[in-house]
Amino acid sequence: MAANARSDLDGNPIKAITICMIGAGGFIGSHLCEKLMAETQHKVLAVDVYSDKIKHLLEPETNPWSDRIQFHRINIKHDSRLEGLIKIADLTINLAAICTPADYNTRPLDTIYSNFIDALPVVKYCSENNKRLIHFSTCEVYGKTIGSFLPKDHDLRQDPAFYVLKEDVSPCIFGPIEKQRWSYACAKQLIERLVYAEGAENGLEFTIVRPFNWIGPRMDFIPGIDGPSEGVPRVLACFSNNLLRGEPLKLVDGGQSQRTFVYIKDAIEAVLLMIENPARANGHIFNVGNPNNEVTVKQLAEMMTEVYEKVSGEPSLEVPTIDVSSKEFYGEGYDDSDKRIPDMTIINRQLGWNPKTSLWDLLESTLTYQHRTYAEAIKKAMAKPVASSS
Ligand SMILES: NC(=O)c1ccc[n+]([C@@H]2O[C@H](COP(=O)([O-])OP(=O)(O)OC[C@H]3O[C@@H](n4cnc5c(N)ncnc54)[C@H](O)[C@@H]3O)[C@@H](O)[C@H]2O)c1
Ligand SMILES: O=c1ccn([C@@H]2O[C@H](COP(=O)(O)OP(=O)(O)O[C@H]3OC[C@](O)(CO)[C@H]3O)[C@@H](O)[C@H]2O)c(=O)[nH]1
Repeated sequence: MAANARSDLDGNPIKAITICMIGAGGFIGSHLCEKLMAETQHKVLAVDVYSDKIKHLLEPETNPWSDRIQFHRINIKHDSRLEGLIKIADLTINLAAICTPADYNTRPLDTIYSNFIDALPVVKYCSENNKRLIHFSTCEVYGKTIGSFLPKDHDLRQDPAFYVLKEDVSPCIFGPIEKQRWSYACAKQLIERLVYAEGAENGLEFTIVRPFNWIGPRMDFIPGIDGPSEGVPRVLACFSNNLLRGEPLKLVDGGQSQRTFVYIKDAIEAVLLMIENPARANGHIFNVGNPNNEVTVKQLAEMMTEVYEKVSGEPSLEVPTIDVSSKEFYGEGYDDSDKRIPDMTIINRQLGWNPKTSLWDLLESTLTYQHRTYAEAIKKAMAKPVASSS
């Protein structure tokens, strides 16, 4: 395929650019790098402290794109090479962050530094050097819904105005300071405001992305296999880990919170549209999610159990879930978003993007990957005798 003959949404030919991607070695970064290498002619300067999730893209012998991707092992907290990379790129995409909820209340300082302080130089270098920035924020900036403050049986709870989250209308409702869960959302909100202000006062060309629970292969880690045994990843990896080990899935506070999940491959299509249509994406904040894939966390656990039984051929447990309190699971200071449905008007109008994959289908392909990647390693780890203390 002549990749350089591709056109943007207005029919103009797309020129190949150089992208400085910070956090390229993470879950979203790895999928975005894959897409850019396989389907475009753009170059990527991939910045991260880890490269495991993109090592398959960095092997020069096997990949036709080896001259289009370079890995830079850089911690953006303290590395003077960052400004140089931003200067030689046309566009910077900042994905770097601590973004696992188990850290927000237990490591609030690291969380605030990572999501606000460490992002400051990136915004500054882009603004000073007139470089375009796509900054990754989060759906968590909305916090809780207005409806969550109404009595449980109140009619207005059914009114979308009380729960659908709109970029240019909805307020950001966080819990009290002692609920340190909100340290992440608050840091993300402040960096959004800073990026927006750089746009308003200094003409920074920016796009802000608010992902709504993107999930798929390579998300986070499986504790004790490719991450710390005591680590707590996001829900997809927590439940995958439970299924792989044949243990019940833990429902925090009964699993009553609601989420909408979008397949990573659908969401990456939206990011590519932003990259290649700057005139339509600049100055905008975009919700990127799938409003049709809403479930409670309990329903997610039930669906994952059913899908895993199908893809692994292993029967599910008689009691597949157990309830745990949030204090026991996450510790003091945890709190939760009750419900997250993205309004899609702006992304639809600007980029014509719509998610395609149903929750069942995305879980089927993701759990097939989890089983193929981890089942053997888990079996070996579980067969090892536990070291005795005597
Ligand atoms: N996955 C989602 O559904 C989701 C939802 C909301 C927001 N986001 C946002 O999207 C972004 C990417 O999320 P993800 O799911 O890919 O997370 P991830 O943890 O897989 O990726 C983040 C990457 O940033 C790197 N990083 C962190 N600090 C760094 C530093 N100081 N220097 C260099 N690299 C550093 C990490 O090593 C990691 O590879 C984050 O900003 C996150 O807040 C993601
Ligand atoms: O074993 C588990 C793990 C989690 N839960 C509950 O599931 C809900 C979702 O949890 P999770 O995916 O870990 O995270 P959140 O959706 O709360 O937050 C993320 O949203 C976007 C992002 O910004 C980045 O990904 C991040 O902050 C939640 O209710 C947990 O309590 C469970 O029951 N059992």
